Amino acid sequence: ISVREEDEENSSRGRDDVMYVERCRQHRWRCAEVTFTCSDVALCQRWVSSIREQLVTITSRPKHLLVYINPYGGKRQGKRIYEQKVAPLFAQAGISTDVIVTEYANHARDHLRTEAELKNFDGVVCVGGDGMFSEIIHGLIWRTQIDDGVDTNCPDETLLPCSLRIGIIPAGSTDCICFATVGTNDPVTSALHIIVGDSQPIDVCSVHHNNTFLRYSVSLLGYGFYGDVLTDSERKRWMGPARYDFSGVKMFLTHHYYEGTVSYLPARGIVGTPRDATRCRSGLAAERERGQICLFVSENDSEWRTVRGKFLAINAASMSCACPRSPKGLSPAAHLANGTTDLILVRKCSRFDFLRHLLRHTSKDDQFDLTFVEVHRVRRFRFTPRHCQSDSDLELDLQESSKRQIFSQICRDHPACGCTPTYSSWNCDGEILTHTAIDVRVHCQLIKLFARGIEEPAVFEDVANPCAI
Ligand SMILES: CCCCCCCCCCCCC/C=C/[C@@H](O)[C@H](COP(=O)(O)O)NC(C)=O
Ligand SMILES: Nc1ncnc2c1ncn2[C@@H]1O[C@H](COP(=O)(O)OP(=O)(O)O)[C@@H](O)[C@H]1O
Ligand SMILES: [Ca+2]
Repeated sequence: ISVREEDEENSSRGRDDVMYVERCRQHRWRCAEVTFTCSDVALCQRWVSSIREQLVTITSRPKHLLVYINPYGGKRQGKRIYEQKVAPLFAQAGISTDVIVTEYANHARDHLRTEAELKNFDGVVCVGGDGMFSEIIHGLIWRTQIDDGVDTNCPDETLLPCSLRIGIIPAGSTDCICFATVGTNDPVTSALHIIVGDSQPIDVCSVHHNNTFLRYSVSLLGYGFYGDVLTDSERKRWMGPARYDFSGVKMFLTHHYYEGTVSYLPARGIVGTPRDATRCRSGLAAERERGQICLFVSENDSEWRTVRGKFLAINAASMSCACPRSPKGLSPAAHLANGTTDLILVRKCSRFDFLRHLLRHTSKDDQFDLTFVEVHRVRRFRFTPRHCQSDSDLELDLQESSKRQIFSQICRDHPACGCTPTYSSWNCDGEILTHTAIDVRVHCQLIKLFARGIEEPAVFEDVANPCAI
């Protein structure tokens, strides 16, 4: 991390402290220190300057960072976490920072979009939860495309990757994006990954409705159960992170299902399947795998597949979505940067069966090994909810969905027609989407994080002296 020369008063001995990263249990990193002393002061100074010279040559390390703090997310501790745990480490590593504490929702997004002098920085740091991270990527992606004249309303446009890396200091409620890319939700570990200049590319889904851009997503796009949990929990923000448990139990008991049509383009190439036992892990194998992806040939309409039915949940997991509540995640074998998302369809079933599925998010059992659950690795998908129209009208495709929106509005206004249109909402990385009919496309490795993916336990579990935490 850094080296510091210590003055030993009244002593002819030289002394310097070297700060370094020590791996601890459960993917946590800590800053450790070792002191070198030497009777030859000049030699000691040479050690210091030599270590400094070596540190300077590591060009992947950031020197200037733009930091956004959400003081409102999670337990409202974002500012304290940054000031007490992260800022001192950045200072020690010689990193300069511009810090912005947001004053309202979308402050960070709009600042990145229009004001920030991005050329002055080597990276952006996000202190907050998944919602705050979402603001950062929306600002950065938008800025990158606008600088290049890309039409973001067109779902088929190839988006330009963002050059600035993003670091996440977890200070939200679920912090799934941090957990699934670092392996733990710990501010110090995240700060150290930033300091050593790690880099992890991440796929980003674009979400459109009728050729209009809605949002980007990197973790979960969930309709039905997770959409309803989010909508219900936003009204209970005063509870803090516990609101998700409360709404989770409530929505489980409510047991709403939703009718609709899902169509998808299956992934091709060397991308594995959602049910293989592989995990997205950092290291050589992962590097090799990264080289082989994103080589998909152009889409062929005949490959689209369609599934129609009644669903308790439709989840697209672009990464594992692991978090402390679900340490393996919604799709344990999902990859961070292979240009695909894992589409999980949970059909209408009994409460008991749905509970079995949900509980498998928290256990070792295969959550997809149930008759009412199917999972597909896809590069694109669409969803259209069923509205109160005759069955033949259900064949409508996306182009006609605006017409259907009008029909559904009529039905909502006139419940006497006998139908009970039930819509859920999409949970898009923890933010609620306003449209139900959506067109989702995965953009391979559009952004980069200051992270390295999850390391294999073998790398550090045999460390002789795991630090006490
Ligand atoms: C009735 C028993 C239920 C047990 C199910 C346990 C599974 C929990 C799986 C959590 C899913 C994680 C997906 C992450 C989503 C986040 O982006 C989002 C927002 O995170 P944020 O609050 O902004 O950090 N959080 C939620 C709960 O929707
Ligand atoms: N200063 C602020 N005041 C109010 N809301 C904010 C502020 N800054 C960001 N937000 C919004 O707060 C919401 C929740 O933030 P997030 O970081 O996701 O925390 P949590 O994990 O608790 O949901 C996001 O929608 C984000 O856009
Ligand atoms: Ca949130």
